[in-house]
Amino acid sequence: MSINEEYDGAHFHETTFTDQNGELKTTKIPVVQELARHGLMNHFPKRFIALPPPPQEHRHASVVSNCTVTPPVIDIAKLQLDDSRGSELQRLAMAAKEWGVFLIKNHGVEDMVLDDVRYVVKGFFGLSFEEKKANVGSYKSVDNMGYGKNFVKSEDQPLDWIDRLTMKAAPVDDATNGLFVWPKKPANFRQAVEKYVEKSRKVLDGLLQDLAESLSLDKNAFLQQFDPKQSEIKVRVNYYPPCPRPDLAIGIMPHSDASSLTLLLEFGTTGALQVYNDMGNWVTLQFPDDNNLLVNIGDLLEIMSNGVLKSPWHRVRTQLDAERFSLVYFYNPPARSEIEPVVGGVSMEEIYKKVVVEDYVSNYYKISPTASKEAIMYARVK
Ligand SMILES: O=C(O)CCC(=O)C(=O)O
Ligand SMILES: [Fe+2]
Repeated sequence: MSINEEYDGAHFHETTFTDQNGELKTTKIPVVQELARHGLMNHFPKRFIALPPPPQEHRHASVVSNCTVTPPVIDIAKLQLDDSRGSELQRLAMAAKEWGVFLIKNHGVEDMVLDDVRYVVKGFFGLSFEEKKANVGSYKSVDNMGYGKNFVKSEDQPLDWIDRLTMKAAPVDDATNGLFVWPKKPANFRQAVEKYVEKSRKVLDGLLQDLAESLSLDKNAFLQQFDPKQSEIKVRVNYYPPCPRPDLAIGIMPHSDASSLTLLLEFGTTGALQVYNDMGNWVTLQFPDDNNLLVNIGDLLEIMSNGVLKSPWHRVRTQLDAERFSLVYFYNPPARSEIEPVVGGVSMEEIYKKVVVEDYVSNYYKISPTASKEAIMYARVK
């Protein structure tokens, strides 16, 4: 079979989308994990061939290098000690403003909590496709929830080399309660992920205060827009099987996150997540320690900070002989709340306007994927 012939796999995810003419369409997406099992070196399915164009504003960037770096590492323990807090806050401000992404260490989420999460996630992806389907339900009417969905908007767009599982972890009293999509196997999946969410949420709340302080704002400028009960947390597990053609396929196409903050735990291997820098280069991020967590600024925090913090444009590359997992956690203010850009500190001119969180997020999902950071224009002051 040549590279242009379609591999006729037997396992598919089904997804429904509204096409450009407003028509509801259903398409079948091959399950990447199953494709990878077939070793597709000589007949790589053409739906996974991605040639992502560079973002609009960097159209003219000529040389795209591929350098690997460790992003800034912020020591949460240092932020808690009087004599080191000041200098660590400065490092935090630099990391958040210039990178939009940084690692945290000494964050207080115990190794055992992280190990349990890794164990249940691997357990879930270790099930057969039939078992996975059988023990995860789906929100039929809610986009991007459940097992296996992607940002699919047409039948001819390049597909990401990924299988994913997305659940809602908060608010817990939400009518759907995440129950239909929390896998029932491994038995303690939900418990392990909820424990991680509970522990790391405290870290994110602290970071929201630290970030505000590091920008010379009132320490609660960001955190006060959240709510202990109604804030939204979406947890997404990404599985990237080894890919026979990393030169042709992409793990996740370029995007920024719609969230306020995103927290990422990666495992399996490192060196796949890439961010787009000011020079027009994709830079690959390496984690020096498995138990470091990565924080990235999302669009909503860019809006809340009135553009002082920037949500990074990022993507995931595929790897030839390594599988990789990430557990990503999107932290947002309550869905129906209106977030307000903070004007003051270093930003005096109004760049963004107030937006309702769920309006922002639904517009983001409606227009994504985009070739450049377009969704945030929704909140720009004209
Ligand atoms: O897997 C990763 O490293 C990144 C995942 C990601 O960007 C996302 O799920 O939005
Ligand atoms: Fe992302």
